[in-house]
Amino acid sequence: MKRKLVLEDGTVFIGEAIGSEKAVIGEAVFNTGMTGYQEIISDPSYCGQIVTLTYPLVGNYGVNLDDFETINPSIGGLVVKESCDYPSNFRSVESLDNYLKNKDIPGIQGIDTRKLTRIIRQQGTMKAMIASIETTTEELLKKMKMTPIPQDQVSQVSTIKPYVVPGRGARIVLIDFGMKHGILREFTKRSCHVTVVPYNTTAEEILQLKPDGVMLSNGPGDPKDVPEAIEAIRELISVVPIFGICLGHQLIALASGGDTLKMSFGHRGSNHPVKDLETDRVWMTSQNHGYAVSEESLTNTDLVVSQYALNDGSVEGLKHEFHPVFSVQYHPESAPGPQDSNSLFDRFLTMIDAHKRGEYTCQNVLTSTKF
Ligand SMILES: NC(=O)CC[C@H](N)C(=O)O
Repeated sequence: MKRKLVLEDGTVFIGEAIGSEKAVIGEAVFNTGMTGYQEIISDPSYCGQIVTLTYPLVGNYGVNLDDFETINPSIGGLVVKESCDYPSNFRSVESLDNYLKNKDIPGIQGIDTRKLTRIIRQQGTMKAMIASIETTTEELLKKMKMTPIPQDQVSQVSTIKPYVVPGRGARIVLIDFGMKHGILREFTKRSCHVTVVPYNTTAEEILQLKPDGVMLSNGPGDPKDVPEAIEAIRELISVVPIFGICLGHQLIALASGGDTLKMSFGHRGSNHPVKDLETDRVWMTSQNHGYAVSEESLTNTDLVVSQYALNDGSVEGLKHEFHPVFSVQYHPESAPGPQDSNSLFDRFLTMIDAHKRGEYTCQNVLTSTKF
């Protein structure tokens, strides 16, 4: 069955249908990873977005039971060059097309994803629609114009109730803004006692759980759309050790008086080089973000930039000057992607330990420079 992808600027791509038959409007973004489509499709940070995978063959190792980042994916739609109908892998339980159909996610294949990516890179991310070929482009453009990008994505993907994953180690409260399960896996691997709480849990409710540390997860949308979380983080910063990933990192900046801005086409892929100024090392990182912390906005805050993206010099890591609080814009849980930065979870637990013993001293020894 033929289907089309229409961009806000009027560009039309005709392709073949995959997945669900429903039409969808969302922000068109691209991910350059060569593998990891299952983790990408199930990453809640993509909530409502139409994701193009630049690698030309997708679905060749099928969909397995282990690699989901959440059980109910919230991605808007999927665009690929070629979707493989006959996957081959010992872990595979179904094809990509089947999975998309079961989860009611529409997709399109057989279009020039390289051309699409070039358009997004040149003009920035924009709205797009995947729809039936029967509907006229004029009609779809009108519909797109009238449909705003929702601002409540975090509440759509966060847990509704708190839940506990017991352990004997450090007590972590994990605020779920659309958490990738990889983050939870990293803490359970380290025997932590994790309480996952909804995005709008207050600082007081969090402190009642007597956390040794608070983890701020990744999540979809604009960080400014979750003011209740910014408020809670502001209250927690001087009280308890905090580690933020992606949306969590942006929220720490906003809670500290800094600012965030929308990037032109963002960073989405599995090989983004980041320089860590503390160790003077370059890490390859897994990324998925459309917003970034503004470096200039940090001047009058207690935050310092600890890491930079080497491709465009944007802020990738922050450290608090006085409190045990730090964050990264990328994904150290690396699902999918390289594991160079996985030790950040250990760094957090070491920080928690020192704080517990009353021995935490600020270690902002940034030995290196930006480039
Ligand atoms: N992965 C994330 O947490 C993404 C954060 C935010 N939604 C952004 O796009 O920048």
